[in-house]
Amino acid sequence: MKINKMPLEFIEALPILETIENAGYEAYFVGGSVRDTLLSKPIHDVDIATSAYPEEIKKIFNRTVDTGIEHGTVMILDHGTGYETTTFRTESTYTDFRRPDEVKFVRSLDEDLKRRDFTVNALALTKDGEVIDLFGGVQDMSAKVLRAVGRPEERFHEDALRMMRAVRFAAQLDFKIDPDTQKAIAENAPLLANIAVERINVEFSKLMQGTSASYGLVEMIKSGLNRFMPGLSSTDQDLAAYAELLQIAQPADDSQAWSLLSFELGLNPQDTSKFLKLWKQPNEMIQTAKSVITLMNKLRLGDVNDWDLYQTQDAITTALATVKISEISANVDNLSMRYQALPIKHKQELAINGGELVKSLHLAPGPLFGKILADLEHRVVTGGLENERAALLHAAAEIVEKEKK
Ligand SMILES: Nc1ccn([C@@H]2O[C@H](COP(=O)(O)OP(=O)(O)OP(=O)(O)O)[C@@H](O)[C@H]2O)c(=O)n1
Ligand SMILES: [Mg+2]
Repeated sequence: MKINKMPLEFIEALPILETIENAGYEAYFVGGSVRDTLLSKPIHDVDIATSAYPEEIKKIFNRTVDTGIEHGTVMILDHGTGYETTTFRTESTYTDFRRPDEVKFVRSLDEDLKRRDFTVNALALTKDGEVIDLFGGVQDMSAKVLRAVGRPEERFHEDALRMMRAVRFAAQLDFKIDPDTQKAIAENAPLLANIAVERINVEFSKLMQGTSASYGLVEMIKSGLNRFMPGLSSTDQDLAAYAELLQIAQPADDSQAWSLLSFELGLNPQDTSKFLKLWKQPNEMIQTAKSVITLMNKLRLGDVNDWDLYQTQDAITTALATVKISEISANVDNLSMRYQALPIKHKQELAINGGELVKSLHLAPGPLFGKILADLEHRVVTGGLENERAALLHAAAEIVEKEKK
């Protein structure tokens, strides 16, 4: 099979393949970029596989970076782009289910493709656009089947993360998982316990945002993978409810995905924080999710007031987007308009600040300061007071008087 129209990303990288070949070695485009080209999807990183050893690559090209030399990966820098170039390799024994005990470089493309995870990921592309397909990847692609290369259990023993990759790719590509592959995932699910949570996180996040997220999630539950994922070991029912929602719409980013997951698990803001910490989520996302959950839990019980919307602060966009795809039947457009109409969005937008209290009311800084400003903030947001300097100073003076009594 031949590709008639090479994407620009490949055309730009052709000189690299040619240079390696002119030096007497083989070189191919491999991995996700070949798969995505055949699926007419945009490609991100162009990966190259070669028979040249890392030291040989470094002799051929002036500008290289050792990005993963122990795995045989060298990055070739060319016209501002970096190309990960990996020597053909076979991976011998795996005692820890995530890394080969040793990486063996080989000179044969076949050996290299044999140890890749799925047939659609085991395709290689020559500089002339010829597709090398040793395991029926092209056919699986047209049948929309995700199938492990060779014996599935061997692939999953080599790297247990591949089981998560299977449900992730199925969700992203709208593929069905082949029955033998499915069976091997169910049988080997406990191996996921050997995998770092950060790596599982990447796959799970992509799964939740896939066009077929619902299918991927159902497969994940059916095979029992979630039993070996932080905080999800006995949440099948909640996850199934989440999967049902995902049939209709999918989260557009990680914050939405994890906020909605936390909501479906019925977590309060504090438990959301604990849950997301287990998953090593960035602090910023944890703060956002807590605000989202606070608002959603209120909306679940009924309407929210302007103060609730205000308190959501910068998490409001994520919150409203998440509400929209949740089972909460709130009028999101209306909530959004109400938020937009708030007199202020942040404390800093109050027409006076602490300095002003010192200057105009001759107050000494102290605990009363915070109390005054918080009171003014609340009254401005809820519409009881205009955000205007004189009005605020007047109200502040009243509070001071009241405190004196
Ligand atoms: N656990 C893994 C990870 C990767 N690969 C191989 O390495 C290639 C590149 O890996 P990666 O970039 O992680 O995945 P992609 O298939 O490129 O998918 P994505 O579009 O998400 O990058 C894969 O296509 C596959 O051939 C593998 O066999 N086993
Ligand atoms: Mg990739």
